[in-house]
Amino acid sequence: MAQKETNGTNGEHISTRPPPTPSPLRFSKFFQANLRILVTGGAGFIGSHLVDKLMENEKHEVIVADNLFTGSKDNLKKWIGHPRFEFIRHDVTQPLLVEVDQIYHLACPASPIFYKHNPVKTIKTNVIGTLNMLGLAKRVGARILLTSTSEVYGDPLEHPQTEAYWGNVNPIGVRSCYDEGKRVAETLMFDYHRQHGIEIRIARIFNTYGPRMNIDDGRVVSNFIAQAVRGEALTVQKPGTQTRSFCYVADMVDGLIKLMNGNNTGPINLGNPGEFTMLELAENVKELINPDVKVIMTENTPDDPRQRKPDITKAKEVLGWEPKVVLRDGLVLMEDDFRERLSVPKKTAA
Ligand SMILES: NC(=O)c1ccc[n+]([C@@H]2O[C@H](COP(=O)([O-])OP(=O)(O)OC[C@H]3O[C@@H](n4cnc5c(N)ncnc54)[C@H](O)[C@@H]3O)[C@@H](O)[C@H]2O)c1
Ligand SMILES: O=c1ccn([C@@H]2O[C@H](COP(=O)(O)OP(=O)(O)O[C@H]3OC[C@@H](O)[C@H](O)[C@H]3O)[C@@H](O)[C@H]2O)c(=O)[nH]1
Repeated sequence: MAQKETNGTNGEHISTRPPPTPSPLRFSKFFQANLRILVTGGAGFIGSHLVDKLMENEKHEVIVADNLFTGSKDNLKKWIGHPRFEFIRHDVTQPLLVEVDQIYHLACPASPIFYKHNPVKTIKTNVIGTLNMLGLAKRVGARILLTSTSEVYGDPLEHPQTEAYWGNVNPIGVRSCYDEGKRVAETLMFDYHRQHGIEIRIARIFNTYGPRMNIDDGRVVSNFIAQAVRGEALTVQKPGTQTRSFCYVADMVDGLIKLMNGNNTGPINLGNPGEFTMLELAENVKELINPDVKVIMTENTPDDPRQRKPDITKAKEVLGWEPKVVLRDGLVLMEDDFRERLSVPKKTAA
């Protein structure tokens, strides 16, 4: 069947091409409905939840490639040794030869403290890593999904952000290795799509939180919850009026799978439009988890976006997706996980 494409509102291609023909080896070794799926960064926070969901389908085989920089095999422990699962310790800045039908390309440190730790490596991961995964997609005819970020909008001058907004990004700042890196990754995705007909999907993920985030991840939700559970002051970075919109990880994983299996290339915003200042977030955490802790103001870092909220009209229309978990419910789910890992049980009423 010939490829049929139309242009979307943001100049993106809406491809109705059928999935690529799997390798002939597939037919001889495995039953036909089997889909081999590669998840790069699958040992990380979102990646491991995605793996859990993909593994629920008994006809999927899942391969994780991860260099374990911010991820951990602990996140995948229930799958290690499973016949449909394989873990490869691999750095995506090096080529990878595997035979797969779909690639979820998540590999990249996501917390600012980690992506700023070795900025040259972060940009290599975004640029060379994405080139390598696109090369793989081209060789085997796989569909590839990139987890891009709301950070491509930089410190946005439009609010809320639609996919049509081109962003306000500092090209030489301390966050550029990540936000400009992801912008180049998106460019590479579209160039491979236009030049080589690769089937691409781009998700622009807004701040996502949930169980299994690293305790010392450095991102705001995990910091506040760890601080509240430990009985430490919640550190709000100045001015505290900056906003973010927080999406629960189970909602995010549903959105990513819908995007992968739908027929729109994206970019598509995936996030929860509920918008909170960091002071409001701290007050919610304090009230729900530990009313005895203080909230203190600390210094911020350069180029911190002042506001961020996704317009998810496109995700609703194109994917029939919208988040279900409200922040206060998600925070409680995350508290349980953090208490278990920090060995701090909930106080019971006397
Ligand atoms: N969580 C969010 O709020 C959020 C928001 C926007 C975009 N994203 C994107 O989603 C993806 C996953 O984010 P996360 O929150 O799960 O972060 P995470 O840090 O928990 O996971 C990233 C994973 O990638 C791995 N990795 C990093 N560099 C690698 C490399 N060179 N080769 C192989 N593996 C490598 C890490 O070890 C880790 O397992 C990232 O691409 C991130 O940019 C996340
Ligand atoms: O302890 C803290 C940590 C952070 N913050 C503030 O909380 C806000 C959010 O900071 P985070 O580090 O959680 O995340 P950011 O929104 O800056 O970046 C994130 O954006 C989307 C993804 O691509 C990445 O996961 C990450 O880069 C910032 O304004 C920051 O100044 C605090 O007030 N206190």
